[in-house]
Amino acid sequence: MCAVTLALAKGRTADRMMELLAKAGIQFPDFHATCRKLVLNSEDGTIKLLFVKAVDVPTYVEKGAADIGIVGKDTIMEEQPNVYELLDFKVAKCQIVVAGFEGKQPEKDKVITVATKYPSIAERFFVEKGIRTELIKLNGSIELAPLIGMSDVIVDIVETGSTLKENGLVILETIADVSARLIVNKASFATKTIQIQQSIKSLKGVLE
Ligand SMILES: Nc1ncnc2c1ncn2[C@@H]1O[C@H](COP(=O)(O)OP(=O)(O)OP(=O)(O)O)[C@@H](O)[C@H]1O
Ligand SMILES: O=P(O)(O)OC[C@H]1O[C@H](OP(=O)(O)OP(=O)(O)O)[C@H](O)[C@@H]1O
Repeated sequence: MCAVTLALAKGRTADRMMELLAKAGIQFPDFHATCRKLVLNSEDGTIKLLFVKAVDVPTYVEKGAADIGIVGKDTIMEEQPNVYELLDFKVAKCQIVVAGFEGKQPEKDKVITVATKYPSIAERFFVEKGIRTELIKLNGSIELAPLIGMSDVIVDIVETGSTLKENGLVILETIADVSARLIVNKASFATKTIQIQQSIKSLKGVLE
């Protein structure tokens, strides 16, 4: 039986998931802490793991380059891929929030500037609230934007809250809870049903 190809988001998601997979008995013999390999095969030959940048996981899965993927809910919400989302691993937990200066809540009567790595999530959130925005797409150090007057608020990830606190910012609103999720290519789900069901069954083992 051919292996199921799994695209795993590098970084925090992979750090948490590799521990979980090992605990569930899904072993990748070539994996080690400083591993730079981008393709790894599971010991039993059922899973071929691809390490890819988080933001690219939805593309790999939607296009069928990977049958399944593991990536944060934030990336799924931002990219909105046409895939099935079938499992919540409940790790790599954080929240997407609107943050800014205490008491400076976004108001309906003026255009607010929003700095974010997540322009699509931010746009949908503020449109629904009837608040007009100017979006500024940044790729990191998002908390800097309000500090230097580049934006009124930010839409970003909060985990421990340390980055906000150390920069004098607070959560103004919570948009969504985030954790690592399993996504599945729709065609693969139909054509490789047995292999994919088997992989999901072993992956479910990490939740128990
Ligand atoms: N404190 C956190 N900050 C950012 N992401 C977090 C945090 N905690 C959990 N996550 C999850 O981890 C994912 C990003 O992990 P990480 O920042 O290691 O990846 P990255 O490849 O460096 O991402 P990027 O290239 O966008 O910075 C997020 O998409 C989110 O689902
Ligand atoms: O609530 P905390 O535990 O402080 O975590 C949240 C911070 O972590 C992430 O940044 P990251 O470390 O990925 O760096 P970046 O700014 O370069 O994206 C995120 O964008 C916040 O800045």
